[in-house]
This record gives sequence, structure tokens and C-alpha cells, in this order.
Amino acid sequence: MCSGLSANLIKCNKSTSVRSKLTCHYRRTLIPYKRWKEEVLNFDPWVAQLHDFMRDEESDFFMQESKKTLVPSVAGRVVDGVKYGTTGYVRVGKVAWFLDNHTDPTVGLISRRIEELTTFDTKWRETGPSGAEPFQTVGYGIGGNLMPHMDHHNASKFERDGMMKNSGNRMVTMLLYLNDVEKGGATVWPKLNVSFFPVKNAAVYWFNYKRSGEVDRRLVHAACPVILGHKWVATKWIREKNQFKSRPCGLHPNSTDTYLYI
Ligand SMILES: O=C(O)CCC(=O)C(=O)O
Ligand SMILES: [Fe+2]
Repeated sequence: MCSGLSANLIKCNKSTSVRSKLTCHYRRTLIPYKRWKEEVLNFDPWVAQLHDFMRDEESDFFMQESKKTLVPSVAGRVVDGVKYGTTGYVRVGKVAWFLDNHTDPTVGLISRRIEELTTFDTKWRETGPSGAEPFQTVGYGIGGNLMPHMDHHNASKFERDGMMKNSGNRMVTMLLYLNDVEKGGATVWPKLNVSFFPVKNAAVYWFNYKRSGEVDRRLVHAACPVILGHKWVATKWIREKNQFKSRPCGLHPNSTDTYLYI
């Protein structure tokens, strides 16, 4: 999967009806005249790429600014009941966090852009329910990678983490790609056979939860090792609770999200 070969082969072998849903279109936003170029990478469950979601200066800002505050990642994950918890094993990379009220307006601006596009609340608040987490940037060097995982926190975190109680779990992941990677570094969804190779300024997003509130394990994903160069991403995790108006329950436990996009 990390070479992209199997994903491409599978894409070509998909039936016409499946392939015909992998469209490119202009995506509407809350701003009537504003559209984003969207390409569907997987229809059900939804994984989509937004082309040119950021400008060079915006992604460069995140990269440059992150270099000042990076710390080694301590991501601890449980995938299908198996706990992966030690630094450097789950993720070989470094992370930094950015609040929307950062002195540089870029951070707030990109949060608002995500809000306009998704219609979801993306504000982080010190007290009360937050719509989303602050941006997290990750820098991967050669060999940097992230094991297959789901992004939601496990239940035990509810007891420890006020944000989980107030705002719910990580409903949407939006990954912003801050640079082009010379070789390697794809994000892959093994159960969907989708590989995405980083493209500077692109964004990719998906739903970690079904509309029924159940975790959607089809969205397990990983970051392949960087073979040449560096890889930089910024992540916006949109939390569940404040989005109940924009993403109501469906009529069926497996109701898809396609109504949002047509
Ligand atoms: O870097 C990537 O491609 C994926 C990052 C990711 O999945 C995460 O931070 O949870
Ligand atoms: Fe992830």
C-alpha cells in the first residue's frame, strides 16, 4: 500500500458504478460564492481530497512556526483492542499545537475556512464545549511513520479528559498537507485500499464516526515511512457534540454522509 501500486490497481479494477462515484467537483461552502475543488477518494465511507485548500504562505507558516516548539510524539493508540503506547513506536515524528488565537492570524483563518467548508463548529474553547481541537502539526523525518490506528480516544479517556466530556470524541479528521514529500510518506487506509501521497496545500478529510454515533473502523489509517525528504501535516480534529445540527442521525445505522456533498 505504501508504494501506491496496489491502491492504483484496485482503483482501476473497481466496478464502473463504484468508479463513477469518485468524482471531482466544486464543493459548496457557507459562503455563497466560495467553492473548493473536491476529489472523492472513497465514496462510502467518505474520504475526500480538497485541492489547493491552503496557500503556500499559509502552509509555510505552519511548518516554520512548528520548528520552534516541536516535541517528540507520545501518541498512544488502541487498535482493535491492541494497545500501542510507547513513544517512538506508534509514531516516529514530532508534534506542535496551535491555538486559534495565535498571534499570527493564519491559524484562526484556516480554522474558519474549515468551518465554512464543513459547516461544523471548529472553535476550541478553554471552558465549555469545543467544536474542535487546536491544530496539531506533525513533522516526520526520513523513516518517520505512524502505525495503523483510529483517531478517536478510548473510553477510559472520558474519565481523565474534560474535553471528552464536554465536546465528545474526534468525529472528523481533516489532514492538511504542508509540503510535497520526495518519496514515501503516503497516508493509507488499508481497509479501503486507498493511498494518498502528500501534495502541498491539499487537505483530506473523513469521518471517524458513523451518523449513528458508532465508531467506523473502516477508517483505520496509517502514515507510511518517509523514504526521502521530510513530511509535514497539520491536523484538525472536529469533535462530536457541537455538530448535532449539521450532522444529524440518519434513518439507518449505516446512513452515509453523501447528503452533505451533493
Ligand atoms: O501523517 C499522516 O499521514 C497521518 C497522521 C494521522 O493519522 C494522525 O495524526 O492521526
Ligand atoms: Fe490518524
